[in-house]
Amino acid sequence: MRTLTLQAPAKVNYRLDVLRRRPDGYHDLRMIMQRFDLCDDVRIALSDIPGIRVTCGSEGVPDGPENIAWRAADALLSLAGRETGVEITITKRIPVAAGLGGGSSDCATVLMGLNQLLGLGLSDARLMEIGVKLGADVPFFIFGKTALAEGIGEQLTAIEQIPPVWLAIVNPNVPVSTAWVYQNLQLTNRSDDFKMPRLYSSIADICAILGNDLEAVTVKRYPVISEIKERLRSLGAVGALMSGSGPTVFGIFEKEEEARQAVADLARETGWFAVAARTL
Ligand SMILES: C[C@](O)(CO)[C@H](O)COP(=O)(O)OP(=O)(O)OC[C@H]1O[C@@H](n2ccc(N)nc2=O)[C@H](O)[C@@H]1O
Ligand SMILES: Nc1ncnc2c1ncn2[C@@H]1O[C@H](COP(=O)(O)OP(=O)(O)OP(=O)(O)O)[C@@H](O)[C@H]1O
Repeated sequence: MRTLTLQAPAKVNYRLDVLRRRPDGYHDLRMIMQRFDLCDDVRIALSDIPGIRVTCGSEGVPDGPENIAWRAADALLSLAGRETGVEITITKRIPVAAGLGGGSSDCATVLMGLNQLLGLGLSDARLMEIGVKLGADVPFFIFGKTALAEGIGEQLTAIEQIPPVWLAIVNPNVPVSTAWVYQNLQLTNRSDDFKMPRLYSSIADICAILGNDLEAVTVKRYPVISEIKERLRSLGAVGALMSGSGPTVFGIFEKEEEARQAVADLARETGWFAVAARTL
């Protein structure tokens, strides 16, 4: 049995502008997306027994065809016209329905891993085309670099220069539905021609662009998000923002010790999920 075990990282959105609602119900966006080293483990094994089996065993994550990793395997096998058996085992570390792209990253990892295991030779561009049909964040995880993401998130431009930072990742243990957040968004007029910077020389340059149009929607329902931001700042974060559709908040720290101390203090005092992480 041929197997591959890969790490599927999480992401934060340093910036998320919603430009307009599209006729298909999706939204055109302008985002700066950054991966960091909190990862799920994804084990993919080829088997002689036909069918796709996904085992996760994590609360709130389905095991069968509802799992986005199952749909990734199904899409690739159908395209390749193969009936090989595939066993996928996911060890979740990324909080679920959290705004950190965990499911999308698992999905991207299965597309890339199966492409390799089956020797299909599909390009990243082709995998991204398949991926965007499964989830708008999936192409970013195949792209594999800090990116300016436009369209619904699938038009990606590499940000070649950006300093690594320490993050404190804090989740108040409430799941938030991405669809619900977009549905409840009051659109404001955002200029199309604003050019997001492509070069970031310092942490101050990153902090200068922090912003998320979805934050107000999720904060209204979960005011605890504002409390987390305030606490992170008082613990030394130079910037703090909700990621994606939330409710996870990330704080940006200049020093590793400060990030680790902040998460230790918050976890002890609140019972929230809190980890220190390094951007990739
Ligand atoms: C919030 C973000 O995570 C930011 O990176 C993404 O925009 C969401 O990406 P995702 O979870 O991969 O999104 P999908 O699974 O494709 O869609 C979930 C829900 O969000 C809405 N959605 C998503 C992306 C987008 N550009 N516009 C949308 O309106 C869709 O209508 C859908 O109801
Ligand atoms: N492999 C998976 N990992 C996590 N959630 C999954 C997975 N497969 C399906 N799901 C379902 O997807 C939903 C949320 O997925 P996910 O955790 O990726 O959301 P998210 O962190 O808000 O992502 P995003 O930032 O892309 O919106 C949950 O309802 C969950 O049951």
